[in-house]
This record gives sequence, C-alpha cells and structure tokens, in this order.
Amino acid sequence: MTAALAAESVVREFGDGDSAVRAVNEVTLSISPGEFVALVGRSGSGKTTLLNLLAGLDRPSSGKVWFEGRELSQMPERDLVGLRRDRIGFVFQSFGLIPLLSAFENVELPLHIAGMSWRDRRRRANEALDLVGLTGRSGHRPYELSGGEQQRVAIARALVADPSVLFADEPTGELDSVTGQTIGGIMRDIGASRGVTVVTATHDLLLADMADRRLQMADGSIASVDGAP
Ligand SMILES: Nc1ncnc2c1ncn2[C@@H]1O[C@H](COP(=O)(O)OP(=O)(O)OP(=O)(O)O)[C@@H](O)[C@H]1O
Repeated sequence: MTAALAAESVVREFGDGDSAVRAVNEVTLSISPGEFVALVGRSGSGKTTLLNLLAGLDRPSSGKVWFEGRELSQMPERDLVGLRRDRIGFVFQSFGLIPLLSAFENVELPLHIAGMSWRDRRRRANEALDLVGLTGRSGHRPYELSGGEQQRVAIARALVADPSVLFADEPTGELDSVTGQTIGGIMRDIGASRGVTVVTATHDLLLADMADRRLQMADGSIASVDGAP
C-alpha cells in the first residue's frame, strides 16, 4: 500500500554559516492512509517545520518527501498549489476564519474559489458543518461563536473539498482542555469515518493521546515513537 506521507533523510536548515539552524535533522518516516499521527516535543524541536515540509508548504534543504507516492521536493510550484488545494486540508491554532463571513460562508469559500456551482457548494458546506456538529450555527459570524465552535468551523472548511490529508498545527492551542478534547475527538472520528489521514503538531498531551501514533521530536529528529504504525 502506498504511504499517505513519507519522508527520507529530510533536513531543513534556516540561515547559513554560524547562524544556521537545523530545524529538521535527518527525519525518515512513513504514515499510512487513514492514520492519525501526532508530532510532539518541546518548543523549537521542529514540529511545525516538519509539518510544513510534509504538507508541501516548505521544501527540504536535502532529503525527500512523498505525498501519496508523489515526490514533492522536485514538484513545480504550480503542481504543489494544486495538490494543496485538492488533497490537503489545514487547521491552525488561531482558526483563521474571515470575521465578516458567516460560518457557512467561511466553509464554502474554498469551493467558491475553485469555481464550484452554488448548488454543490451549498450541499457540501452544509454536509461539512453537519459533520462537525454545527448545523444550527451556520449563519453565525466567528465573533458570535465560542473558540471551540470557531475551530469546528475551521475543521469543516478544511474538509469541505474532501482532502485525503488533514494537517493541524496546534489545533487546540487556544482552547481549554475540555474543548480541546472535543476538537481532538472530532478530528479523530472524522479521520476514521472518512479515511482521512490526520497529522497534528501539538503540545496538548490529551490530544496526542487520541492519536494512533506519537512521534516525539527532539532537536529536529524523531527521538522516539509511541503507538502502533
Ligand atoms: N523561518 C525560520 N527561520 C529561522 N529559524 C527558524 C524558522 N522557522 C523555524 N526556525 C527555527 O527552527 C527550530 C524549530 O522550529 P519549529 O517552529 O519547527 O519548532 P516547534 O517544535 O514547532 O516549536 P513550537 O512548539 O514552539 O511551535 C527553532 O529553533 C526555530 O527557531
């Protein structure tokens, strides 16, 4: 079976000379389709940098990254943009919703940009909002929603184009622990029911505990792995 994501001897350095920082250091990994993986580790250990490399948002200094069997490091930027639009969903700590748009409008925006018809947009946005349990809140703007509800809108937006991989960078970082667990549960359940691979970088041990596998990072490397592949 082709891995959803794979990396071989991936290195990412920032700067050069004396000020060079090796944020990711010789990482090799393989993540199966539908797996839920958490990158954990201290601040500065390289979680976000690795997440960005796996998502094709950044390119390695050396080494290779594969997304569903396609090698990303040599892929032209135009193809990477298409891949990110069609195959990948992103969720961030700060939700990233557009304040003037309702929850529904935030969720259907990526489909609008992709040129989908209004009928299909409406159906898919409503389905995505149902999936995260926000059916009754679709007309609300972000400031009328709690932090947890805003993150649910962000998850619905990330899933509306039916991606195969969801990347979440500190998705519970601005939430209390109970709300964080609800969000973690939604990510896990949606991943399992729709076969979406989920990769999250997190300091939240409760969220990490929900993952199938935890990759513990230290100084840019994977120091240990906990959980079955
Ligand atoms: N664009 C950049 N330019 C220079 N150094 C960078 C850049 N991005 C990250 N770094 C450095 O790379 C290292 C790893 O950073 P990264 O953000 O990946 O860690 P992290 O584990 O996600 O940290 P946190 O948990 O605080 O978000 C850090 O030393 C950081 O300062």
